[in-house]
Amino acid sequence: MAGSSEGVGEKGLPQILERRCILQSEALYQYILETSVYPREPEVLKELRQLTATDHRQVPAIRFWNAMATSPDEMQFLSMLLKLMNAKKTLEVGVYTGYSLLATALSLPHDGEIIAIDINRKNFELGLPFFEKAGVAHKVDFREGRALPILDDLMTKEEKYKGWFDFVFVDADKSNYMNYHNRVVEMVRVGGIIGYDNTLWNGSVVAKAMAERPFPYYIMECRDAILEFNAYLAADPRVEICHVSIADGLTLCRRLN
Ligand SMILES: C[S@@+](CC[C@H](N)C(=O)[O-])C[C@H]1O[C@@H](n2cnc3c(N)ncnc32)[C@H](O)[C@@H]1O
Repeated sequence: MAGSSEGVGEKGLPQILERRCILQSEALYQYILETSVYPREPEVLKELRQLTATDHRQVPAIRFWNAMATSPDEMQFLSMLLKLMNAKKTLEVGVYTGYSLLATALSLPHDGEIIAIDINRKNFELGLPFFEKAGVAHKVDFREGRALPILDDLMTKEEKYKGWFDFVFVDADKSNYMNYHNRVVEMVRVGGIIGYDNTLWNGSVVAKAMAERPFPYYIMECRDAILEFNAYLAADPRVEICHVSIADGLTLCRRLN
């Protein structure tokens, strides 16, 4: 697929797919991963990545695709950010098998709390043994279902969640990013951070004409939503933003008031 590198060639791991922005050369991306990311990646995260790279399509209703998981370099960056912030309470929208969730859980203190939302519990359950092995499963409150109604419930029925989270990570359906933003911006505390993954969307954000768009349909399908979302964030007075060109693009929003 566009924006992925196949066969990173890391010793002891199968050939994998990682998601990176097409603007970054494959050689440079591999250099970063092999030199600075993999040697420091906790063993349990490596194991979860290995599981996710395995083709489990014979299992009904579960399709595995490692490019879905958040990139290891991005999670290395976010893990450091979480520790710098002394984050304790986080929210994640889009769990899959839990690579970003496990990296987050490992970065929070023992009494850290994460509400994690995904439409698919089966994928989360495949990754769950790695949370148990790492002794961090108790931090995760998994909620299965479509994220929008769950967020609405958290905002209304469970009012305590207004301004409650230190950090929110959004990595689910891109066409809803704007809807997610207008909810989670109320749920993160003032000074807290929201991270939106894939905001460079495989580099498609800079493909101007159809002729310059050698992207598969699932990329093109959400390209306009990502463009609209990026422009919206750039003008949103509620947050300070930082668009980081790591992996497939990560936009950090710090709530201002
Ligand atoms: C890119 S994957 C998340 C990857 C994850 N952050 C990781 O590091 O492995 C996107 C996830 O969003 C979930 N998802 C898609 N639409 C959703 C929705 N409307 N509500 C909740 N989850 C959704 C999918 O089931 C999928 O697991």
